[in-house]
Amino acid sequence: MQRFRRIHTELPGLTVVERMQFGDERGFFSRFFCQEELFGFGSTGAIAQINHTMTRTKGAVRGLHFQRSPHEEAKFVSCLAGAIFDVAVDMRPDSPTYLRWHGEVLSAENARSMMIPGGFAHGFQTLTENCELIYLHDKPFAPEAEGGLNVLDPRVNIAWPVEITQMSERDRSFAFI
Ligand SMILES: Cc1cn([C@H]2C[C@H](O)[C@@H](COP(=O)(O)OP(=O)(O)O[C@H]3O[C@H](C)C(=O)[C@H](O)[C@H]3O)O2)c(=O)[nH]c1=O
Repeated sequence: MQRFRRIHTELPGLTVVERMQFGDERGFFSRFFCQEELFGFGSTGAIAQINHTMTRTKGAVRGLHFQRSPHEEAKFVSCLAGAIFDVAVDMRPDSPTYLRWHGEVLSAENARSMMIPGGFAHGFQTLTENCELIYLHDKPFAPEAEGGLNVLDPRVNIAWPVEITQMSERDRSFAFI
């Protein structure tokens, strides 16, 4: 029985995963994550921490964040309430798609997650109010290794879908490449 549908993207290693829902008159059952089944999808399978964020305002942007080597982390990002435009930027200097970005709508309705390998910066914009995200990280948080990419960096040129209404001062302060 297929529990996940793997959707390749144009960035090597970056995968969208659709979580299949098995419905009945009560609602549905869905496997949220599976080390065995997702290992081949770019996940190391390890879960070092699980984070939960709530973003109340539509148009808010969080990111773009990454952890530097040797703390680069894979993230399995899901939106369980509302809808977001999720973005991953290839930060691997030797990659043929270095600084290219991929955007994907993740929502409670479409049951899609983004499997983001280490070496990518991650951020998102809310498309509705009250968006809740769950992140599975395969490495522990390493604040000393945290890096950031400015969401408006012209070198990356991300097409954010709606007007940006809210950002943290920290995110605003990231230098352009
Ligand atoms: C990432 C992280 C943060 N924190 C602490 C550090 C700060 O005191 C506080 C908020 O962190 P931050 O401002 O980085 O939260 P966001 O701006 O929502 O960033 C997150 O959203 C973007 C889109 C991401 O991809 C990152 O995974 C994550 O950093 O939580 C922790 O204690 N553990 C953690 O793993």
